[in-house]
Amino acid sequence: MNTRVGVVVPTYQEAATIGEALKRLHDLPIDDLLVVVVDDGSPDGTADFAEKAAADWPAGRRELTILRRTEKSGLGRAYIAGMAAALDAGCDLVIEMDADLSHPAAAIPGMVERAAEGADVVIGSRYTTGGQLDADWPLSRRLLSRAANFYVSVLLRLKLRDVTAGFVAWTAETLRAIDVDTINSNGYSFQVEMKWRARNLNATIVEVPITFSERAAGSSKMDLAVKIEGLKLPWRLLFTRRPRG
Ligand SMILES: Nc1nc2c(ncn2[C@@H]2O[C@H](COP(=O)(O)OP(=O)(O)O[C@H]3O[C@H](CO)[C@@H](O)[C@H](O)[C@@H]3O)[C@@H](O)[C@H]2O)c(=O)[nH]1
Repeated sequence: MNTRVGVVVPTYQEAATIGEALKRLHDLPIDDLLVVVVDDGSPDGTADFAEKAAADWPAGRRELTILRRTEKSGLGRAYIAGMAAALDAGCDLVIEMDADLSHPAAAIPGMVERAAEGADVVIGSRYTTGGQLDADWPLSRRLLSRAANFYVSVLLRLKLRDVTAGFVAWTAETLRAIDVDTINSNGYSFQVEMKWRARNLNATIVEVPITFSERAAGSSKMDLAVKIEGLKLPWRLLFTRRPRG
């Protein structure tokens, strides 16, 4: 079966890397590919750089779309908009990927293959056997990432190595079952809430090893609000009544 693959790339202030990120996606050996860049009005003109790159994308089965939003409303909100666009465009598999070159685009064909073999969710995992972190990733980020993974996986009983991973492939069926519009997380907690919903739906979740690179340029958008939302998340998920998922 031909798989239409959607890759959603949220951007805020990624002018320095978006061109290379799109080039790497363009060069993938995938016939039916839609890339959706979701930019929240980056003052550095990220969306214009993406627009320029779009000129290199032939019309037809390999497409690049840019969603220009006016306000920075968080990584989770950007993904929800981008995933909806990918589903509307008929994608069978939707992949989340950062714009800062920290996620290896070259791992995407392998993730597509695992989904074709039956996985509902494929996590590009830093912490499963064979996964690696760039030696340049700051110690403070390593500790934060490990602590966050431990905290949410214990509280939510998620038997995953990389619960906070942001490089993840989802089948369209799983996204529809999760009903992504009902995800409450605005920021990076989105990653955990999505995996928690998938686990509760008994989705088949697999982790494939990736090498996570330090961002090539620019800076992380992880601020205090993002961290506080992350701390509260497990408690909200455990004690808030939800109709489904
Ligand atoms: N549109 C939009 N994009 C955003 C926003 N905030 C962040 N982004 C984009 O989302 C991607 C990830 O943001 P970073 O700021 O680079 O994330 P990070 O600190 O490197 O965190 C990464 O690792 C975490 C796990 O440790 C992941 O949880 C997270 O999703 C991300 O992959 C980047 O492409 C960034 O431009 C926002 O409010 N709006």
